Amino acid sequence: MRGFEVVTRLVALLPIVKSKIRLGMILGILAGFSTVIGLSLSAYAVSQLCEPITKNFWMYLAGGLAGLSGGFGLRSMADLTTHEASYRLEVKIRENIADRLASLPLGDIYQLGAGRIKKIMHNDVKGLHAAVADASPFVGVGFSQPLAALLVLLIIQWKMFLVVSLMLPVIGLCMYFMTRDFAEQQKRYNNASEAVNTAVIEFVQGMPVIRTFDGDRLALKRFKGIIDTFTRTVSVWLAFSRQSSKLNNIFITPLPTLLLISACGIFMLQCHWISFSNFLLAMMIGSLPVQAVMPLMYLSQMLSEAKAAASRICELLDMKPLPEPAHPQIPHQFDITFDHVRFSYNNDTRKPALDDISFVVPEKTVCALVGASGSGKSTVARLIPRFWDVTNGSIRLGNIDIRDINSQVLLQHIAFVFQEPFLVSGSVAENIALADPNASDEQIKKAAQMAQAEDFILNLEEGYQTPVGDGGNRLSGGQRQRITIARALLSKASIVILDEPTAWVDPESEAKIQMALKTLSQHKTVIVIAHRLATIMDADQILVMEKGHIVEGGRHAELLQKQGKYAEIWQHYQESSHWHLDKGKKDSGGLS
Ligand SMILES: Nc1ncnc2c1ncn2[C@@H]1O[C@H](COP(=O)(O)OP(=O)(O)OP(=O)(O)O)[C@@H](O)[C@H]1O
Repeated sequence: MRGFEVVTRLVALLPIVKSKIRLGMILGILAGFSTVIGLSLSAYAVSQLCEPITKNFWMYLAGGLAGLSGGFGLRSMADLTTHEASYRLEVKIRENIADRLASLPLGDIYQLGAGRIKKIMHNDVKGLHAAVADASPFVGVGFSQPLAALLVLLIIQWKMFLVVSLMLPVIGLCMYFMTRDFAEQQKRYNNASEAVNTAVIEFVQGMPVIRTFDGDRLALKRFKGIIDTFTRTVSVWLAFSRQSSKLNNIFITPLPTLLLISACGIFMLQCHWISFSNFLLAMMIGSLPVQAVMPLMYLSQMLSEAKAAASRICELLDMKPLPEPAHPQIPHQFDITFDHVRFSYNNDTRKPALDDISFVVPEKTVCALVGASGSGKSTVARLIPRFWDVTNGSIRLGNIDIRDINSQVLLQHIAFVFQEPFLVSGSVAENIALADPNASDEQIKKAAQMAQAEDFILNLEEGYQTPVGDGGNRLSGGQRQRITIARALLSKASIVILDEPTAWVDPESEAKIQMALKTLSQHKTVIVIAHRLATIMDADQILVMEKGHIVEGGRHAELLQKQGKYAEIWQHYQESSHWHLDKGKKDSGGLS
């Protein structure tokens, strides 16, 4: 993990925050000194009570009260200053993260995952709050107050200073034992708690699958195993904390110091080595160094958590944005050319996901990508909107290399329909209009008709104004998919990429989606990935992929005639689509 410079780097994002933190620290330190002076003068005021009240008493009392209220006021001001700075910084960091996310390759965002991005944006930014907002009061109580107490004792009564100093090595030793394994224990706890979080999400999300298939309860055992590890880690930490709290209860409380001061102080009083007022003074401020230990421990814990959070934020901010062209060009033609494209994930050139891929998709035609799982179909599709840049070769729109097109402009020309349709919680109309917020009701309706979606939309209780629910959960998979196709039709994009749009839908929806795709191809250049080959039989071009290569290309009939890889896949597809569970054998009928 990087050091504290990651925190200072984030603080430097907003210069005013740096000066406010500095001001907060100064106020915190002054608060510490003011409190000690107030306590010292109060001790003198109290000692005067044993004698007839003189002018001195009122002076000490006024000074004491002024010091104590000054300490309180300064601490409050320090708090206010640093909290305000902290909230400003949180906003600034979130803005920077949002800007960075907007400029990152889509593939990197996709790989980071929503959960991790949310954690950084929300929890880690909040985690920094401790370092910025809460550190300065702790610095006051943890450093300046004990330092001021020791200084006052040294100046006014060095014998009592020596007595209080006897406790310092004991405090040092206790702090050493209490913090010795803390970082390690906390790391173990964090790892175990992260594993539990992931396991809970996996377990809950996969509940239907687990209940259906997990007869041996392996998933449950695995889940319980992770919970057990977490419980063990917590027990070890608790045992560790118990030892620390024993030490804490014995030494890191004011009582032992006060006992020592009173024993030595009474002895010195009897020997007339110190005055009663100085004895009281030592009783009042002598235990402040020991009282500083707990705030210091909290401070160190807050700072180490803030360091870890800042590290994760900086890692995200340091991710390389998608390179933008120095002289961007505007595409006017929308045929897509892959020219000897090679691509490796994570720069792992030993295992390219795509190797020497070349093909052309003429404008307003449909190109289907088929092939076994892992053959590279999605990678081809994702390179077109620049989820990542190719490792070698080039991809062109018309004659323009896509790296020479501004990434925002490129994305305006491409509509992506994913396997998992993405809907926002709003109405059906709002979801279609995501592609063009200025679209009229007529345009939205036309897009829905072309996407074969209007029938079911009009059957919903509020028609186009029906809320789709969280993530579209009030609609079926096929309905959601048709809304995303309507969105693609409404968009001004000239290219539409569909990644298995019929993967999860019923036969009726599949037929409707097929018709929608036909309409789509009359208006746009379409690339479609399909496992259900019936949906792409009419494609202008079918490319067959295998292990990152294109092994065949042509129309459905041509490829069948070749009796090659496509014919083989087609054969498997036909066999599987005629398999009847109730008979347990293949049906001899035609295509379903
Ligand atoms: N984000 C990623 N990081 C690393 N490797 C990846 C990533 N995505 C895919 N791959 C690898 O790249 C290869 C091609 O994967 P791709 O997803 O393009 O195949 P596919 O033909 O679309 O598969 P499927 O039909 O199962 O979706 C595979 O070997 C896969 O393991």
